Amino acid sequence: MTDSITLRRPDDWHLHLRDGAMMQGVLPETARHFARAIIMPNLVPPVVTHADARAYHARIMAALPKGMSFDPLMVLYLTEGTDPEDVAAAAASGLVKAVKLYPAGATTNSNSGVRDFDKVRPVLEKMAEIGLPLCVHGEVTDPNIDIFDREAVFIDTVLDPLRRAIPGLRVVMEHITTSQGVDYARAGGDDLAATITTHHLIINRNHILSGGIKPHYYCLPVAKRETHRLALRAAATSGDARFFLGTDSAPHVDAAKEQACGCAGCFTATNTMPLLAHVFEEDGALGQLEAFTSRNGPAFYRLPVNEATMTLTKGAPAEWPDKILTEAGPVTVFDPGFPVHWHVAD
Ligand SMILES: NC(=O)N[C@@H](CC(=O)O)C(=O)O
Ligand SMILES: [Zn+2]
Ligand SMILES: [Zn+2]
Repeated sequence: MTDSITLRRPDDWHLHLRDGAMMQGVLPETARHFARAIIMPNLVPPVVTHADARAYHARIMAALPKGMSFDPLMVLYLTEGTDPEDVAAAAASGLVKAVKLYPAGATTNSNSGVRDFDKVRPVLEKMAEIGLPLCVHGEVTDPNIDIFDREAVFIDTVLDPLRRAIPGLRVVMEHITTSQGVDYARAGGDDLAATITTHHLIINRNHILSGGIKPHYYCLPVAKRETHRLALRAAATSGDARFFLGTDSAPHVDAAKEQACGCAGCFTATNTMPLLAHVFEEDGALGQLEAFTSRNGPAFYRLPVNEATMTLTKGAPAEWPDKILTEAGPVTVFDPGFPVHWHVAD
């Protein structure tokens, strides 16, 4: 029985750090384990321009506790007013590693997102030219489409036509939750990849809705039925270079989650690595964990693998705080609902 595994230090290719007091509280949770993270730009107001990204990067570095190292990889929020030249300059400077597409209304703070794809065509063409990845929240926003079908419908009606219209555009399908997402990513070339979250490898929709409603399991895209979770597990543990970790750790204070109209987002920054070791071991795939957390992401983003390593060991039941107490309020840490025995060694 394997009870220790050493990997290159992991990165998180989809993370919400927020801003201000919330960021101050949650940043150490990520920086403790992850060398780098793709920082989602859905602040209010969003991170739209090169200058916005520079300012946000400075705020993140200022919030980082002394003695911790962390490299935030900045992302611009695509709006219908985004200037292709500003995007190109932000990429050329090395600060910005991707642009994020939120269909307007699809998720938290997506109101500044895209309604008319013709308006963003010049930006997307520029990105294809310079090889800058587009990270996509892949759900349609049509209220007539069932929420459990919104990812699959997005792939057919938006993503596939978009990729055909802009050949060479490099795309990351963010937080895929369906077998259709897995199949589509697998069918792509080296210009297509997909991130998978920790929680979507662990919960299906029953966990949210059966035996009482669990607001801390509610996120977008919403977890689907068990067959989809199993497809995600197979993809993540396969070693296939197109799949890599994006936790989508998305902190909301408890008061915003535990109410009549609760926010979407699971907070997994604290315990992702122990949870993933558990999941990969369960599937007999511990040997593929490093590909998923530490190798496939840098390869797609054309960045070097981290030099440092992380060791995970198996032992007594792992413990982590139920909540992270930020100055903005308490944030509940994702509870997998089963004991975990993997620990990140100091
Ligand atoms: N995933 C979520 O449920 N929420 C994210 C937004 C997102 O990634 O879609 C958030 O910003 O809270
Ligand atoms: Zn999203
Ligand atoms: Zn997200």
